[in-house]
Amino acid sequence: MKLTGVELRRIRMPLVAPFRTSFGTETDRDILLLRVVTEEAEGWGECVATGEPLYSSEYVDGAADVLRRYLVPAIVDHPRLDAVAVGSVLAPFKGHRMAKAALEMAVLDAELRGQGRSFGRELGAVRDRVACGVSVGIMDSIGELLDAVEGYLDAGYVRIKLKIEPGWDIAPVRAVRERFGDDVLLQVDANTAYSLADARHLARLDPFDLLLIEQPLDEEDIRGHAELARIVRTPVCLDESITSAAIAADAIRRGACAIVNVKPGRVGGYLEARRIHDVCAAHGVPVWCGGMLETGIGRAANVALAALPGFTLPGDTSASDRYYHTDVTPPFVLDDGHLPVPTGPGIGVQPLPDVLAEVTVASEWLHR
Ligand SMILES: CSCC[C@@H](NC(=O)CCC(=O)O)C(=O)O
Ligand SMILES: [Mg+2]
Repeated sequence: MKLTGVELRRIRMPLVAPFRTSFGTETDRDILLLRVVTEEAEGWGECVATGEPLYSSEYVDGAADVLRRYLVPAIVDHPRLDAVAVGSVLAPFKGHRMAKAALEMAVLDAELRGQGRSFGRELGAVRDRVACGVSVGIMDSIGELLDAVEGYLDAGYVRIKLKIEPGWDIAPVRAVRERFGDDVLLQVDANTAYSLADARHLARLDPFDLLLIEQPLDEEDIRGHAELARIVRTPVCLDESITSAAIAADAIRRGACAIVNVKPGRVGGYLEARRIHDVCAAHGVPVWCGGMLETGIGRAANVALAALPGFTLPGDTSASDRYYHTDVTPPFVLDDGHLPVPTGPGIGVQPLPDVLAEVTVASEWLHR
C-alpha cells in the first residue's frame, strides 16, 4: 500500500461514571485516534495510552509526540507498506508500544479493508461471538459496589472483575461472594498495588475461589510473582508485566503466571498480541482479552482478537455503555452476555462522523 495521509485526532470521551483503580480515578478518556489514508482504503487505529503515565510509562501527549516526530515519518515513504512492515520499520525506536500499536492497527485496518478481509479472519478467530466480563472499579462503600455488581450481572456479564488495593480487597470480595454466591465467575486486579510482603494477606483471598489475581506486584517483578505463586493458591495472571511474546514465555517458564491478560496496545499491536496468544497456547496457558476503556474502534478489534482459540476466559470486552453514553461507532450491545465478532472488512466498524466531530478536541495531518 502507498500511504497518502495520516491524521492524528484527539478526542475526549466522558465516562458514564468515575472508574477508580489502585493508581487513580478516571472520569473521562483523553484518546488518540489515527486515521491512515491509502490509495486502496482508509484505516483507523486507537491509542490506549492514559492521560497520565500511571498505568504504564506511556501517556497521551507522549504518544502524540512520538507519533508526530518519529513513528509516522518513519513509515510514510515505505514503498510497499503493510502491517507487518510497520513493526519492523518501527523496531529501532525503543518502547512506545501503545503509540506503535495504534499506527500498526490503522495500517492493518486499511490493508484489510482494501482486501475485503476482517480482523477476525486475519487474526484467526474461531468464534462468531465472545463471552464478556466486566471490570468494576474501587468504590466508596461495599453497598455501592454490590449495587454495581448486581447491575452488571443483571445486564448479563458472565464474569466480574473487582479492582483491589490494600484496604479494599478481602471485604469487597467476601461481600460479593456472600451476596451473589459461589457460582459467579470472579477475579481481582491489583494493578501492581502490593509487594511480596503482602503474600500472606493475599493468600486470604484463596478461600473465595477466584479465577485469578491480576498483576498483584510491580510490573518488573517477575521473580516476585513466581514466589507469590508458590504462596497463594489463586492463579496469578499478569497484565502490565507482559509487553511481548518473549517476556510472556519467560514469565511462564519462571512460574510467574498461570494466565495472561492480552492487551494489544500494551504489547505493540495486534500482531504481537497474536504471537503472545500462540506462545501461551504452546505452554498451555489460557489468555483473555484485557481492556483500556477503548471506544468502539479499539473494542471492535479487541472482540475479534478475543475470538481466537486460546482466549478461553471471558475478557474485559464489555459493551460500549459500560463506559460511554455515546460511542464513536455504532454501540457494542451485550446479547446474552456476549458481543458479536464484527464480520465486515478491517475492524468492521466505522466512526460515526457527527459523534466523532462532537468529541474531537484536536485534529492534525501528520502526513499528506
Ligand atoms: C485506564 S487503564 C485500565 C487498566 C485496567 N483495565 C480494566 O480494568 C478494564 C477496562 C475495560 O473494561 O476496558 C487493567 O489493568 O486491566
Ligand atoms: Mg489489569
